[in-house]
Amino acid sequence: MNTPNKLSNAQPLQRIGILGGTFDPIHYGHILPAIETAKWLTLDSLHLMPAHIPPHKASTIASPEQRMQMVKIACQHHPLLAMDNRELLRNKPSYTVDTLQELKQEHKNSQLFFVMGMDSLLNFTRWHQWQEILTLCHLVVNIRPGYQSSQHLSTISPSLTQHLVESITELASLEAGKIIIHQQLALDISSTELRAEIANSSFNPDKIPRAVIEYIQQQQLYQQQD
Ligand SMILES: Nc1ncnc2c1ncn2[C@@H]1O[C@H](COP(=O)(O)OP(=O)(O)OP(=O)(O)O)[C@@H](O)[C@H]1O
Ligand SMILES: O=C(O)c1ccc[n+]([C@@H]2O[C@H](COP(=O)([O-])O)[C@@H](O)[C@H]2O)c1
Repeated sequence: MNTPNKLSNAQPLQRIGILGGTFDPIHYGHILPAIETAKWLTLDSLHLMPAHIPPHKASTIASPEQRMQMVKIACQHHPLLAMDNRELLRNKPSYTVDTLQELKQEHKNSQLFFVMGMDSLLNFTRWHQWQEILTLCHLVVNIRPGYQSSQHLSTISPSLTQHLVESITELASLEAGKIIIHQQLALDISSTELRAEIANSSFNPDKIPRAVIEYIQQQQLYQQQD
């Protein structure tokens, strides 16, 4: 396993964020915290990356193409966000370690920040080569309703707590290896709940960008319960 480099001040760094997800469908619980995170960390860009075959999910309702289109539409009016379809182009499970290695090859002089919700952090030590992931990027964890209490923080694996830092200045001098909790707006929105709400017509349109709703309607997605 590699050890993350200490950064020298002389290096002009590209600061790249990645928010991977199933995005079935994408919603404001992804988009608004992503924009806040990009601003907070002064990222140059934040890649929204639909997973082709999410490693820990059995299947998806929308196709990879439909999930990609929804992400593309959602990025349209946000200059910091960009749809990145590299995982969709790999016909195998979307292991984050492979993606980060590829990004590092492409952007040699970069600092990578993998963004996730607190629910993802709680499972992180089950991810493929999770220790290697921490040599490639910092993790930025957004709080989520139901996952923000100290009770949940205390369930984080002890092997992860040693990576936790409290302020972004502690990330600045290291290429990778730290985990920071981003205490920001916590939006109670999830794709699973949205699919159920669309299927039984109890859906609140404020939770998804209008253009994505139009795409869902046009494609007749999520008309039936999963
Ligand atoms: N409301 C939210 N606030 C903060 N992070 C979120 C929120 N919703 C999703 N995320 C994070 O975005 C990433 C991708 O999420 P995903 O596409 O699986 O959506 P989801 O809403 O969590 O779906 P599901 O309901 O199936 O769990 C994950 O790291 C997840 O933790
Ligand atoms: O690499 C892994 O083992 C791994 C395991 C679970 C999730 N991930 C990634 O985490 C992101 C969010 O996943 P999900 O299932 O919550 O949509 C997405 O980019 C997945 O590819 C990655």
